[in-house]
Amino acid sequence: MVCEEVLNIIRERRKELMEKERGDGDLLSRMLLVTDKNGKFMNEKEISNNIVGLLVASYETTSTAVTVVLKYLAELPHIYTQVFKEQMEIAKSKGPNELLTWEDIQKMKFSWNVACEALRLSPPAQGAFREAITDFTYAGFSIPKGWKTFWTVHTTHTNPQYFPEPEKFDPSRFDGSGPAPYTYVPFGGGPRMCPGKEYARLEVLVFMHNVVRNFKLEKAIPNEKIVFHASPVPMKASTLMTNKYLKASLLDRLRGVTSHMP
Ligand code: HEM
Repeated sequence: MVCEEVLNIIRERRKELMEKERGDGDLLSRMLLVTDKNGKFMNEKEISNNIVGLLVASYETTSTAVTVVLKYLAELPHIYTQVFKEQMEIAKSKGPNELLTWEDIQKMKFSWNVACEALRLSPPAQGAFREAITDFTYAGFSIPKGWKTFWTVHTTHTNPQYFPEPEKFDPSRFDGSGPAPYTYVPFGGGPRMCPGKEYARLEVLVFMHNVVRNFKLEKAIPNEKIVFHASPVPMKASTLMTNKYLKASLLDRLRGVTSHMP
């Protein structure tokens, strides 16, 4: 159904481009107009696969990221207070309806450390496949050239050699230059590293800014377990329904009433 809908959008856009009703300023238009070195265009199916791939890669990962950030903010009031302080300093420097700027985002250092620590302990993506390009031995196992291997995020993030007391929530791990290369990999690493990382950072920080400025957080289900359905999700709620997870838990700062996420 999604693929069918995407194909309809692609056909519509192709028509608009041919009739010059639209510029080539967005990704879909670029995909329709770009050619390979032999001048061949991508067909509809290839474009549709790319768009669906992008939706899958970007949607639930980011929604999980904001869910786990909120979980830790609700569980750790001392962390919430520091994030609140940082975000209020930024908010106070702005006019009533003035939007956040790129410079404001760069000031959100502690908030991003908190998000990074949340992504360390509850990474939205569990890993990815790589093909061995040479024979090698790892931890006593011989891996022949050509084998597919799966690198895992969570075990990498809880290696005590790089993250002392790995279960402790400690945003200061990301101070200065942060963890050693390839020890912290929520967005992967190397040439296939997540291309949406900076966009995701922006989304998470803008979300944190708007939530902590307006609401205090309380968990609706205090001991709710996190289960892994590809991404970590609160057992009785869903990453796609953050409002349910936080039901009755956002205490409106200004009016002092309990509220729901929009
Ligand atoms: C917190 C949010 C996100 C997390 C944790 C995340 C994580 C990841 C990880 C672990 C990979 C595999 C990287 C590797 O193999 O080394 C990946 C790939 C990818 N991500 Fe993300 N991602 C996030 C958000 C996004 C967003 C917002 C977009 C697009 C706007 C996106 C687009 C992609 C794409 C297209 C790939 C495949 C790249 C390739 O194979 O060359 N991701 N992501």
